[in-house]
Amino acid sequence: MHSYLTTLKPFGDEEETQSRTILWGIKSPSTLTATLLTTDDTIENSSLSAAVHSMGEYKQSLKMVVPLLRTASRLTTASASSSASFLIRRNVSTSGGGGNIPHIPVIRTLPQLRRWRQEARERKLEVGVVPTMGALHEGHLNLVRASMAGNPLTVMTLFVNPMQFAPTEDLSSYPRQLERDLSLLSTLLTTPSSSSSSSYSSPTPTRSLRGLGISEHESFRPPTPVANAAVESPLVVFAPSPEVMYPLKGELQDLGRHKGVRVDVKGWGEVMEGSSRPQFFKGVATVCTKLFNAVEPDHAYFGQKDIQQALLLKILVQDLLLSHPTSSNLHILPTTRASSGLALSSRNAYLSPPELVVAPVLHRALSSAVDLYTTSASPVDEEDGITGEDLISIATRTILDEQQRLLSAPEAEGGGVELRLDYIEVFDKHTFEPVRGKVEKGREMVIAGAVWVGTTRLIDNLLIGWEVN
Ligand SMILES: Nc1ncnc2c1ncn2[C@@H]1O[C@H](COP(=O)(O)OP(=O)(O)OP(=O)(O)O)[C@@H](O)[C@H]1O
Ligand SMILES: CC(C)(CO)[C@@H](O)C(=O)[O-]
Ligand code: BAL
Repeated sequence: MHSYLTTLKPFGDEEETQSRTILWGIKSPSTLTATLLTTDDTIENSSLSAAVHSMGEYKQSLKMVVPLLRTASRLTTASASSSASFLIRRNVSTSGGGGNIPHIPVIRTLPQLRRWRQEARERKLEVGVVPTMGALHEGHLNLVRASMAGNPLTVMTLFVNPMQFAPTEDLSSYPRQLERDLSLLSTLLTTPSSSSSSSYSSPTPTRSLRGLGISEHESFRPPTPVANAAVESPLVVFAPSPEVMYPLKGELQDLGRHKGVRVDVKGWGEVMEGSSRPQFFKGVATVCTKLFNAVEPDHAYFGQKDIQQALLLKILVQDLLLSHPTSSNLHILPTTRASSGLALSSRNAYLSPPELVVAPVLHRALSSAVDLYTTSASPVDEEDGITGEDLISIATRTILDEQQRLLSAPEAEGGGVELRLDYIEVFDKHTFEPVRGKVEKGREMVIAGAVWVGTTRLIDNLLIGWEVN
């Protein structure tokens, strides 16, 4: 199988993309699949497939790319924060029309997962876990890449956890797109420029892909019954139902009525994100403890974008004496951003084009604080040193200035968008205590914030005095 991921920014014109794909030529019956992805998930996935048997048909089939290109150029003109990727796959068939697309085994139940884990253990294969709620983007893929680089086996967990959503929050509208997620993940099983097939081949025969149609390759299989052949795949997905994760069933969102076990990291879980979303870390800590117990990962991978979550989980595994993973095997990977600075996030999909223009302000605000810290890092004397309050103040000013600008901006530049600050805080990496007064040299801190852009709540952070590994 051949898989190509081309990032075009600004998006290339149709001619350029067509000629590039035509150059690959065609030697045997193939299936061409074109998928438009965006770095910040501002549009729904678009994917089309065509079976091709000759060079003529191959060129013809490239026409299907045109509507996707139009969407892409509309999108990139509408929003400076978006860059588009175009994934074109040519699956060469060995038996006339079908393709050997590497696919991701999907594990649904605990017994399946336990069997898979046991086999990994017997084969002495280390396991990395990447917990997510799906609606994947490059930030998630980077976590998977890190796990795959460090472990022969990776489990991406994909579960929209009801317990971390308050009853007033967006549980029902949270994007759920398993087929698209699996399709994206399958690109990680291929070598972009390799002319040979993937190092991993599907353990089950794939169905033929027929004709033009939406993503036939994505919906072509039911979730794989986990033959332990799944251990042959370096990447599997664990996508449990709420009943698997919460076997006592009952109330999961209204915590006043919830019965059963809950994990609560008091103190660390009650400030900043925990103060704005009092239920959030109770749900995260509970579900992650369950996921760690279920997968028993040697290593776990989380994103810096949710820095308080990642640091709190390190504390959780230490305090609960967990061994899989240990605190030092819980890795935090840097935030993946759009070119505008906006942190990639599944919830960016909620943003309208004008809101997408405004959203990068949070990163600009936090950057202004880090710039202030950096430029005043070597004060002539202690009196010149900056304070935690200075950092918060300059970041807050950036948000307030943006609010002012929006009052008279045209719609294309964000006019009409409601921007509201939730909080900006500078806190100690270890204690989560707010940093106030003079900032001591060498102190490891985080400046983090949350804003509402319309009805979407966005978070971001930057590190001061330390880096994630
Ligand atoms: N831009 C990013 N860069 C690096 N890691 C990220 C990024 N976005 C999310 N992650 C990480 O991916 C993991 C799963 O996150 P999740 O599925 O909630 O996605 P999300 O984009 O953060 O969604 P949401 O918009 O709901 O916050 C978490 O560890 C999270 O920190
Ligand atoms: C860690 C997590 C998967 C728990 O549901 C979620 O909070 C997330 O995606 O960041
Ligand atoms: N990325 C954190 C998941 C949440 O906001 O619910």
